[in-house]
This record gives sequence, C-alpha cells and structure tokens, in this order.
Amino acid sequence: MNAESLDGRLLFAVPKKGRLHDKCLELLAGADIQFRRHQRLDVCLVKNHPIALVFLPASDIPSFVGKGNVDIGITGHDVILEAQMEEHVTEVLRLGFGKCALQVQVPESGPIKTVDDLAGKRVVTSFEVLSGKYFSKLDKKFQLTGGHATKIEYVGGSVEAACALGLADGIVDLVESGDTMRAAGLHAIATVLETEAVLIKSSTPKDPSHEPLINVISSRIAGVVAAGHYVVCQYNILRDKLPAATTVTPGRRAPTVSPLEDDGWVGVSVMVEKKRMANIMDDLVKIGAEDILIFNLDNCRV
Ligand SMILES: Nc1ncnc2c1ncn2[C@@H]1O[C@H](COP(=O)(O)OP(=O)(O)OP(=O)(O)O)[C@@H](O)[C@H]1O
Ligand SMILES: O=P(O)(O)OC[C@H]1O[C@H](OP(=O)(O)OP(=O)(O)O)[C@H](O)[C@@H]1O
Repeated sequence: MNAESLDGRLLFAVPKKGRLHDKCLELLAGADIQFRRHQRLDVCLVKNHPIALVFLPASDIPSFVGKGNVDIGITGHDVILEAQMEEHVTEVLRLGFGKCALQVQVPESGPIKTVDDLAGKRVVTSFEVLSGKYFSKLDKKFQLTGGHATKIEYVGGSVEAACALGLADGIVDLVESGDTMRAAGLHAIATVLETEAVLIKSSTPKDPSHEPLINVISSRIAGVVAAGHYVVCQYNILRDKLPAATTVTPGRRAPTVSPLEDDGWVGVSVMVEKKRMANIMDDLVKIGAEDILIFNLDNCRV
C-alpha cells in the first residue's frame, strides 16, 4: 500500500491490541465496516467505504486524532486525559465497554490507610500526568515542596508489582474486577477517574469534507452500542390490564399494541433495558402477562 491509496480516505484509528481491541472489531463488524487486515500491516483499506483503518496503541490514539493526523478513533477516556488531548479531540460517543477506574492503591496490611498518608511518599504508575495532577493538589494541601513533594515514577506495565518490589509506597493503576489488585495484596484508597471507551474525532479536522461520513459512522456505531443495551420484550395480556403493564414497559416512545384473535387479549412489543429485563419480567408476570418472550437486538437506530 502506498500513501496515494490513502488519498481522500477517512482515517479511523483502532487499538491494535490490549483490552479494547476485540470489542472494537465487534463494533466495526456491527457497523458493516468491511476490511481484511494483512498480517503485520497496521494500515488497511475498508472495502465498502472510503475509509482506512489505522491500528495503533490505545495510548497513542488521542494525539494522532488531536493533531489531525487521523480523523476519528476509539480509545479510553483515561488515555485522552493522560495525553492532555481533551481540548484537541471531541468525544462523540461513549461506547459502554472498557469500563474501569483509575485508583490509588496501597498494600492491604501496610501503614498507609488514606491518600493523605501517601502524600510526600513514592508512587509508581503508567499514568504520570493524571497522578501528578492528583498528588500535586495533596502536596499543596500539606505544603510539600521540593524533595518533600510526592515522587511520581513512570513504569510501562506490571505497576501492581511496584510495592512488593520496594519501589513504591503506593501505585495508581486501572481497576476493573479488582483481581489484579487483590492478587498483588493491594487495596484501593481513592479513585482518580472513572473511564470507558469512547469514539473521538479531531476538534480541528484537516479535511472538513469528511464530516458527513463521520456522522454516518457515528450513527451506525451508536446503533450497535444501543442494541447492546436493549432487548425486545413481547408478551400477551388482557386488554383491561394493559394500563398497568405499560407503566412497567412504557417503551422508548410508546409500546406497540396489537389485537389478538382471542377476544379481550392484546400482544405488546416493546424495547426494554437489558439490565432491567429480569425485574420487568417478574413485574409483568405479577400483573398477569403471559407468553413473555425476550429477543436480543443485533442492531438498531433509536
Ligand atoms: N482491566 C480493564 N478493564 C477494562 N478496561 C481496561 C482495563 N485495562 C485497561 N482498560 C482500558 O483499555 C485501555 C488500554 O489498556 P491496555 O492495558 O489494553 O493497553 P495496551 O495499549 O494494550 O497496553 P499494554 O498491553 O502495553 O499494557 C486503557 O487505557 C483503559 O481505557
Ligand atoms: O481489575 P482487573 O480486572 O484485574 O483489571 C486491571 C488490570 O487490567 C489492566 O492491565 P491488563 O490486564 O490489560 O494488562 P497490562 O498490565 O499489560 O496493561 C490494568 O493495568 C490492571 O493491571
């Protein structure tokens, strides 16, 4: 592939590995963005749109998009702030995956119980900008300056090992399930930031003519994300119980109600939030709904 073959194409950055990679590929498939990635090539052309995908480390994506070298991308909200690119990129959509928290952690059985105890000590992290900002506030509070200020040291990975190795009194790292933290004998004493994956675009795009295509792609991806949050619930109920049932399942706009051949009964079809599905089914049974069916959505536009 040569540079000319990218001419006029919208450049879309996708994490090349790590926690966000697989979910991004699912989103691209759901949005019908078709491509074949040749082994070891980090740029590939999309077959059915004037788009080229650029596979990059998640942490590099904010600056590529922020500087306008790439038009849109998917990465973590945390890495945008760490790269100090929040003014240069626009977060178009939250994607509902890659959810975790950047937390201050210390040895469970150690003397440090609060972040105040950690002020002025040694902190190891891969997030030196966010940690630096967090601890500089504490340093100010306790008037710790020069050699007394909290020492933030960068490591590229395996942050959780730093306390056991005697390199740190505390760490700042991402926590999802907490398994990594607990396995290292650590516990969280403060949250610096909550994060999830986001679709971003450049705030100062080099080629504004891409805007319509960016809108189409955003809307398709929003559809795939929404489809993951909702299910379709269908049930039969006596018409006189319909008002009670529709307070439980009001739908996004309104429920679809159809008459059944069986007099006095109606069928209801409605979108409900996946996370409330079990409670809603329990409530519908109590009201007298029968034949309750739940269908997963592959895609939608809402
Ligand atoms: N445990 C996790 N659960 C959910 N999301 C995570 C988790 N760990 C990281 N993330 C999200 O994924 C982003 C990329 O993290 P990841 O550890 O996959 O980086 P990476 O680019 O693969 O780097 P490396 O593999 O070299 O550590 C993070 O910035 C964060 O937004
Ligand atoms: O709370 P948990 O569910 O255990 O997840 C947290 C871990 O996930 C991330 O690392 P990852 O496993 O992606 O590997 P890395 O250390 O190579 O980045 C993060 O840096 C933590 O170590």
